[in-house]
Amino acid sequence: MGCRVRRARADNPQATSRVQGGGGPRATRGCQATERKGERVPPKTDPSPAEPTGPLRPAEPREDAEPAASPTTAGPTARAAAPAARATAAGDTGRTAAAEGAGAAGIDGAGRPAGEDGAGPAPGEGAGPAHGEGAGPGAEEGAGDGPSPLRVLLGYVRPHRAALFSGALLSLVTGATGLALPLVARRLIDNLSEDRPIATALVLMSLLVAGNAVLGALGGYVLQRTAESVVLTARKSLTSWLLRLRISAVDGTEPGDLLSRATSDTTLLRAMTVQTLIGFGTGGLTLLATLVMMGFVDLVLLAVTLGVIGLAATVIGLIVPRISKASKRAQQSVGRMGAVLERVLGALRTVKASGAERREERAVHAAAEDSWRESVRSAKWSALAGNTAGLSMQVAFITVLAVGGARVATDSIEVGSLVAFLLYVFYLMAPIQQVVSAVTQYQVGAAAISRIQEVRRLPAEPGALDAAPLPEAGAAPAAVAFLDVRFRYGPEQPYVHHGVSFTVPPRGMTAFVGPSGAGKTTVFSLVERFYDATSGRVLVDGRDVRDWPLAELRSAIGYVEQDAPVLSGTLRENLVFGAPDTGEEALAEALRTTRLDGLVARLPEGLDTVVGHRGTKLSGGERQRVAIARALLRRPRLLLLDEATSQLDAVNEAALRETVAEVARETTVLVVAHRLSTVTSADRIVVMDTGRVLAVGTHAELLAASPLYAELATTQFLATADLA
Ligand SMILES: Nc1ncnc2c1ncn2[C@@H]1O[C@H](COP(=O)(O)OP(=O)(O)OP(=O)(O)O)[C@@H](O)[C@H]1O
Repeated sequence: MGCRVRRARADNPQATSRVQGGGGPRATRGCQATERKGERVPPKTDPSPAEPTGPLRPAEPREDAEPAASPTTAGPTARAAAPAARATAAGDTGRTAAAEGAGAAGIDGAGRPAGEDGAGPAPGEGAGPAHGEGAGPGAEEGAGDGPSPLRVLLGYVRPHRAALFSGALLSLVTGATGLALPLVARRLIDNLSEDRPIATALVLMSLLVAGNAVLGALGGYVLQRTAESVVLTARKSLTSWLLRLRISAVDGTEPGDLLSRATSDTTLLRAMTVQTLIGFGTGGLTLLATLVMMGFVDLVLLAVTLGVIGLAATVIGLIVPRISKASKRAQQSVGRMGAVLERVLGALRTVKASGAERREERAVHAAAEDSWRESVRSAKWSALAGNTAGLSMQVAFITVLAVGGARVATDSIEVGSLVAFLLYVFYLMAPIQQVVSAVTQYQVGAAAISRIQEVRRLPAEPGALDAAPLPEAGAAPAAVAFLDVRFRYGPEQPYVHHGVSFTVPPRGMTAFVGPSGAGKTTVFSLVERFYDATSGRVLVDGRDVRDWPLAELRSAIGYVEQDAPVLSGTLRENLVFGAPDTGEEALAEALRTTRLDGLVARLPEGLDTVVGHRGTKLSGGERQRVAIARALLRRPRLLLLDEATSQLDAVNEAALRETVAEVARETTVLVVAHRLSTVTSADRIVVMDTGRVLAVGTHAELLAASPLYAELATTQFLATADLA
């Protein structure tokens, strides 16, 4: 295939770096020579506002908390919490808080996850980021002062409040059955010492024990199920938001990091729901009820117990911030590890071809070791907090035994009362552990929520996710116009369009030519409204693209990107991706016109052949033809082809050129082209350079009127065409 000569320009560092090989695949693909042209006008750094990109902030922490209460003494809350905490401590260590970046919220001002069903942000619910045009400012506001993690959690919990309430109630009833047990035990002992029958007390005790077990198991199941539902709500809500993100927002993120937030971070909500919300509620209530019951038995012993608990609470209060700090660092390290891994796996061939495996391995291992170090530190403080609570109960038990023994000796209380009180001390262990666990787990969950919110603060596109119906067969072709469009990719970026203007009437083929970095692909991005023009207007059918319902605008367009991305899945899934209702006949026709029918016939599974991640099992040219067929199947009113045939051999390219020429008779076709053959047959050619339109005309007109076009035609295009 042909090699294009591309210019490196001193006035456009981005373009220069791309040409020199530092700027991505396009810069180097098929290119062997660069040409410096110093007289171009430097882009102005105009301070007018641009679309905010919602920068991500450093990754937030994760924390692991030990399961709190012993299953024998705890209610369903603690039992439900145990697996949740285990998941946190074990499985969740795999959460890749990839990139260190992040930044965003979600959840509306009241902490609601947008969309009651959790399936996504409901329009009008005001899910944090402003929609559409105003998404940027909305995203910037409150970037650091969104609703508290607790409010956000309550928002996710709201749709499941009935189930959660039932679980909590079961948990409380279980606790109550446990609390009644010492009283029955006291009666049993008293009856024994006074030679009264004990059968009733024994039956009652058995019923209480059995009831405790059954209700405990049921409550545990209900709570665990509810916690999973909370995770589901958060996941649906977050993934819906991810799919709505503006391209400009995604430009500034690490996909691996976003992935980890939607999977691992949301998982942490499970433990948070059970341990923090329910644990604190039921644990706190059970603790209070136990203390009240203890007060009924003996106030002096209660005072002794409270003294010991107060001491332990002070020590734990000093430990908790250390857990939080260590966990934050551990999470950041896991994030670094994820970022490096994603980089490696995303370009494994390049890593191998560059012999960089060892270097990358060292980077991944260093991050993993950092994470290990901090996790161990966090585990140390967590263990200390848990043990402090446990130790305090043992101290309380011994102290109560000593003080209580003395009181029995002085006939201040009965033996039965002492035994009952000691049983209460024993029962106190579970709620205290629950409360301690709730506090530590809150730190973990709060970090996860803050990472989820960071994503939800990124600007999203307006409207619903549903696609609009595709144009009917024979629908009128679209007209396109740019009116003095200025555009830059971000406030810190240089302008890439400096007042671009051109008009494309319905039907026919319009080719965009110009040196690398001239802004040709950007034209297509603005038509698709992946970005909004900073100033000026982009019109489709005479209507500003910002006034179009986005889904309707895009349904009118077929777009073949420069890289012709193919998604993992089967060939058929890829072909009908943009038009899922495509019939077999239309599919066969598209295969024929894009000359894919031969490939399908060769493949053992035909259209149902799996093409691999990013279509790695297809050749570059096959991928391009799949992308073209996919666009054609949408019956677009406007077809955008961005160097769509650059990887095709001469025979396929000629065939596709004929197909496109045929399509252009009924549809408006815009094509970014580098082959002279494509350009000469175009109805009009727009010559661009450094973000400006230099000339518009036919090949013959431009050869005479545009020095740049003449230069391109006699060097790059001719060279390309000759080689092709
Ligand atoms: N997402 C982005 N963020 C920031 N800058 C970008 C982004 N995409 C493109 N650019 C920059 O915008 C300028 C125009 O890019 P564009 O892709 O439109 O050029 P092009 O004319 O299509 O080039 P080529 O022929 O090499 O594909 C380039 O300098 C490029 O580096």
